[in-house]
Amino acid sequence: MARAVAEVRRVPIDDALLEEATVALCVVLTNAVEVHDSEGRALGIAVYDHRFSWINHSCSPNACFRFLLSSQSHEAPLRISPHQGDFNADELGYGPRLVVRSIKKIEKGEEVTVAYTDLLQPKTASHLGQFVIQEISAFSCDSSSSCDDYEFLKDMADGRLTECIDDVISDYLSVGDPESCCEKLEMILTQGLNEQLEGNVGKSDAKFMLHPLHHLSLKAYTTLASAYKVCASDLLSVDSGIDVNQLKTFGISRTSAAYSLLLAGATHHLFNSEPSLIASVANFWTAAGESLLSLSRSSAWSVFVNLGGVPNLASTMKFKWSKCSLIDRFRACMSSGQIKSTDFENVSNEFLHCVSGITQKVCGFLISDCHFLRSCKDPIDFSWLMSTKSFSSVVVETCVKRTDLYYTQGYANNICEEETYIDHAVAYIFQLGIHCLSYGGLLASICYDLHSNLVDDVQNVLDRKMSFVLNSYEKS
Ligand SMILES: C[S@@+](CC[C@H](N)C(=O)[O-])C[C@H]1O[C@@H](n2cnc3c(N)ncnc32)[C@H](O)[C@@H]1O
Repeated sequence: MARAVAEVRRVPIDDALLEEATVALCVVLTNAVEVHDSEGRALGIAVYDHRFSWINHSCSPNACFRFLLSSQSHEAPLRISPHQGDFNADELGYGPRLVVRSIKKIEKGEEVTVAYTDLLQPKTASHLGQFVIQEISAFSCDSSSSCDDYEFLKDMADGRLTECIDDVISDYLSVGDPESCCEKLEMILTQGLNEQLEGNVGKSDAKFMLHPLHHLSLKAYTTLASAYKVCASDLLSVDSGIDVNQLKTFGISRTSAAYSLLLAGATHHLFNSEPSLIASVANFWTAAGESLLSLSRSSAWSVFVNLGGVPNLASTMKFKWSKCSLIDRFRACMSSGQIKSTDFENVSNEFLHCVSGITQKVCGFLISDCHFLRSCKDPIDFSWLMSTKSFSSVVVETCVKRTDLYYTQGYANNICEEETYIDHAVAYIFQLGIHCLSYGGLLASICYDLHSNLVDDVQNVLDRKMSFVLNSYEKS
């Protein structure tokens, strides 16, 4: 290959040079790593010295890595740099530094491993927990089908569902119609595979549904959260002055926030069995927090009660914000960037307990516009999946509470009472957002270290939000 490249480029090449080029090519083929910026965009490939390039892959790694792009190296194009002993590419100005962080306790002498691929993808995720990410539920499985045939049909259904979801997503990315994308994905999530499959023993009536924690479901939630967000901003840009449009935009934004929360909750459930999902979970909790906080700031709240002013978040905070000590603990850990594994387990359990409580109060309100979300009993606590053999049997009424009736139907009635409900909903959504964001920040500080953009961003938002809450306390 090295000779072919030299010939194409018409570079004279002798044996010594050829050998050097061959070694370089082999090193690139075996040891190159794709470089990403903090938003996950691929920038190119690089080869680091043996301290990184000898690290093997594991589907359940004990370390993760990320790239530190200084502003200087961000602007400089990536280029081939000569290997000069123990060099640090960033110091030479040739590209990003690489940081490897442990994400599990590593015993002395134990091999350090990282994941080369996205752990939420099916090929690497088969080891995940009790509710395997590859599980597909069959509704009325044809009793005449043999076990082998059932497995065969399930694989076929998996393939077809993968194709369908990938087609919808690539259509959305090329044509850019978020509304149709949401409609199609939700149809797949609620109705599963709507076609007859042919097995070894003839046609089957088995109906295949995606398990809510299947990797394709997670992919669908990710796309739905972002496509609904795009729908909302498209609608707002048309005419944000009209109340009807504001309400519609608000409805779409809360569905987007609910999908972000479901994505974080679902991935967290898998994270409980596989700690190496920490980086994905950090990003998902942070995104859910941002989405909820932006919902709590929406100007459309005022339209609900037609009072001409935004709900009084500051005064409701006084009784709703029972100064959760968890947030302070998260922030302390985030500033030190270190936490013992037992402490981590404790704060994680407390976090789940706390957000489950808040979610219960506001979940009905968040999911009321979306049929699929209403069929998921709880976006945070997936224990309902354990007690339900097939999630299809879950009744779709779920946690739709009194508040939904007000919000979705007669919001013109009973203004006084409603005003209080709305004040409460804003406060709960705000609290939920703060919890998700700070926990996401804590996870990011563990896997990305203190000085990552994500941790900085979370800390900046929290500083602003917390000073707002404290000011509200003082004023009220
Ligand atoms: C970045 S290198 C890792 C170090 C490499 N094992 C060595 O001795 O130089 C990547 C290559 O190592 C091998 N490798 C790393 N992890 C592996 C794994 N879990 N199973 C099989 N091969 C692996 C693959 O050949 C891969 O292309």
